[in-house]
Amino acid sequence: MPKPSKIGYIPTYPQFIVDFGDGEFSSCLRSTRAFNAGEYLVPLDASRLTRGPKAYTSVQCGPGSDDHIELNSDLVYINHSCDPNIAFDLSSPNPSDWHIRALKCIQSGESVTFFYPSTEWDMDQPFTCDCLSKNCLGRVRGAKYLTISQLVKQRWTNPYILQLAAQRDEQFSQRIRSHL
Ligand SMILES: C[S@@+](CC[C@H](N)C(=O)[O-])C[C@H]1O[C@@H](n2cnc3c(N)ncnc32)[C@H](O)[C@@H]1O
Repeated sequence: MPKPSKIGYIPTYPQFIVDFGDGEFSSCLRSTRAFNAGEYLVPLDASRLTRGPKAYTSVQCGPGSDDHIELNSDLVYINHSCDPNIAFDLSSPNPSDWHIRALKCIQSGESVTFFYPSTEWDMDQPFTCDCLSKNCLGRVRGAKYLTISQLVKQRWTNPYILQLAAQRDEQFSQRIRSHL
């Protein structure tokens, strides 16, 4: 399913609305109600999800190169922030437990954002972040290009991403040791 478009738009979920921008990639998803920190916003309705190749619209759901899903809903309009207000929690081995959770209080009308490297190892379409947060990364390319300390500083990073970062660092250490 392509991204929902402005023409004939019908929201997928009552708790969100797409704010369509004029330019390419300038849209965002806004909350239509307030949420408390820790509250579940929406389950990732496993019946909507489809497996597919890595794309700027896909979300990584595991450590493998084939572990990418399309959301097939308004959720595709969720932008990245280096100081995000939601988490995509795909940590359960059971996809029906995957969900979106508030990381802090969210006001009605606020744009919902997650930290893309919390799900993405090596992104299909890197970009320069415009979140303007104090700790903005600048270029967003995926967790592969971040240190473990940058990842654990976030309120949420999926365990398969931390596992990939740990493996990367271990391989690097082994290479160094082999030269000693
Ligand atoms: C899945 S789309 C998110 C929705 C997108 N804004 C749109 O209008 O289609 C991901 C793309 O949105 C843009 N994007 C998301 N978060 C951004 C951010 N913090 N700064 C700049 N561009 C961002 C990038 O072009 C990125 O590849």
